[in-house]
Amino acid sequence: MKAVHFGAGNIGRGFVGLILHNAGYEVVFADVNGSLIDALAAAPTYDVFEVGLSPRTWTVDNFRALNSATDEAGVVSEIASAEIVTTAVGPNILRFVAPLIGRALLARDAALPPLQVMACENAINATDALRGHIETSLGDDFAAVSARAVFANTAVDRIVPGQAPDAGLDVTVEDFFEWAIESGPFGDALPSIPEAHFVPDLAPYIERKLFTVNTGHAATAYFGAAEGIAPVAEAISVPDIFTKVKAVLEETKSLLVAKHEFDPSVQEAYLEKNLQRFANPYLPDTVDRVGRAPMRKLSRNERFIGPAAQLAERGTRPTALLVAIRAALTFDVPADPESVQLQAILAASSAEDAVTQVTGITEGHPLFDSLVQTFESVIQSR
Ligand SMILES: NC(=O)c1ccc[n+]([C@@H]2O[C@H](COP(=O)([O-])OP(=O)(O)OC[C@H]3O[C@@H](n4cnc5c(N)ncnc54)[C@H](O)[C@@H]3O)[C@@H](O)[C@H]2O)c1
Ligand SMILES: O=P(O)(O)OC[C@@H](O)[C@@H](O)[C@H](O)[C@H](O)CO
Repeated sequence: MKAVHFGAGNIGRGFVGLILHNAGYEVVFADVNGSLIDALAAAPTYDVFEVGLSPRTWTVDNFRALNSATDEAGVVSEIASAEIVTTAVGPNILRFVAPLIGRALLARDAALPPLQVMACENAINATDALRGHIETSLGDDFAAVSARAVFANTAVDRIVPGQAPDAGLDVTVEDFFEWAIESGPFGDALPSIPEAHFVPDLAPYIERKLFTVNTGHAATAYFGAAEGIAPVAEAISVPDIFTKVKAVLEETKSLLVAKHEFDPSVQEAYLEKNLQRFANPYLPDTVDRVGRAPMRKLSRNERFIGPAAQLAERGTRPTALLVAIRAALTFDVPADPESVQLQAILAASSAEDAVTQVTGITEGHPLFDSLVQTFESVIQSR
C-alpha cells in the first residue's frame, strides 16, 4: 500500500506520515523544500518524540521523498499508482498541489480502485476545496476521470510546534492526537488506517475542533503576544489570559452545544482538556507559530469570525470572542506576511472597510456593528 503525502513539514512528518506508516503504508513525501526533501530522501528513518504525561518515541521508516517543484512528473506518476493521497501544506497552498493530483487522475489506470484523497488542513471542508481546485485545473477533462478518486473531508488534531534548528528530520509532538475522517465517500471500501476514526457526518467534528482547539489556541497566542510572551505554555499560565481564553471557549461551547447537540458536560470536559494541552510544559510551541497568518484566522468561516457570526445570527452578541478578535488585530510580527498585511489594512482603512476586507462580514450582518466597534478601538489606539 502506498500513500503520497504533500507537505513534509511539522504535521506531515509528525502526524499524517506517522499514522500512515503505522497503518502499513509506504509514504512518499512530496514537498517544494529542496533541502528537506534531500534530507528525507537520504535518511532511512526519522523519529517522532511524543512529549507530555505519556511520552514515547516512534521510528518511521519505509518512506521516500520527491521534490514536487523540480520533479512534477515523478510525483504525478507516484500518485497515479497510490492508494491514498493526503496533504498538510496549508489551506492556501491546496490550489498549487491540485494540478498534480489532476494529472495523476488522467494517468491513472481506470481499473484501479479509486484514489482516496484527504486534505489534512485546519479548515472546514478542505478536501472539497482541493477537489474544486482539481476540477478547475482539469476543466472539461474532470468529468471523465472523477470516478478514479474519492474525496473525503477530515479533521486532524495534534499540536506539532516548529522544530529546533538542530532537530534534523526528527519531530517533537504532543502525546495526543485525533484524526476524524468522513466515511460516506468511501462506501464499503474504507481506507485501512486503524488510528483514524470514520464518521458519517464530519461537520460536528471539524467545527468542534476548529472552534475549540484552534479558537482557544489562537486566542492564547494573541493574548500572549499582546503581553510580550513568546511560549504558548507560558501565555496560558497567566491567570488573566487563562480567564479570557476560557471565556472564549465557553462562548464557542454554547454555539456547539446548541448547533450540534453535544452534551454540555462532554463539551466542557473537551474544552478543559484543550486548556491543559495548551499548557503542556514539554511542548516548545510559540505564539508566533500559533498566531501565524492572522488574515486567514480572521477570515469569514475561520476560528473567530465563524463562531462569532453564527452566535450573532442566533441572536447572541459574543463578547469574549470580540475581546480575542481585538487581540488578534494587534498581532504585529514583521516576519509574518499576513500580519504585515493586516497592520497595513488597519493603518489605511476606515473601521467599516477594514472589517469587510479582513473578516468578509458586511453591513447588515448582526455581527457587523460589534466588529466595527472592535476594529475602531484598535485603529484609534495605533
Ligand atoms: N502543526 C500543527 O500543530 C498542525 C496540526 C493540525 C493541522 N495542521 C495543519 O497542517 C497544515 C501544515 O501545517 P504545518 O504546521 O505542518 O506547517 P509546516 O510549515 O511545518 O509544513 C508545511 C509544508 O508544506 C510544504 N509546502 C509548501 N508549499 C508546498 C507545495 N506547493 N507543495 C508541496 N509542499 C508544499 C512546506 O515546504 C512545508 O514543508 C496546515 O494547514 C495546518 O493548519 C497543523
Ligand atoms: O495551523 P494553524 O495556523 O491553522 O493553527 C495554528 C495551531 O493552532 C494549530 O497548528 C494547532 O497546533 C493544531 O491545529 C492542533 O491540532
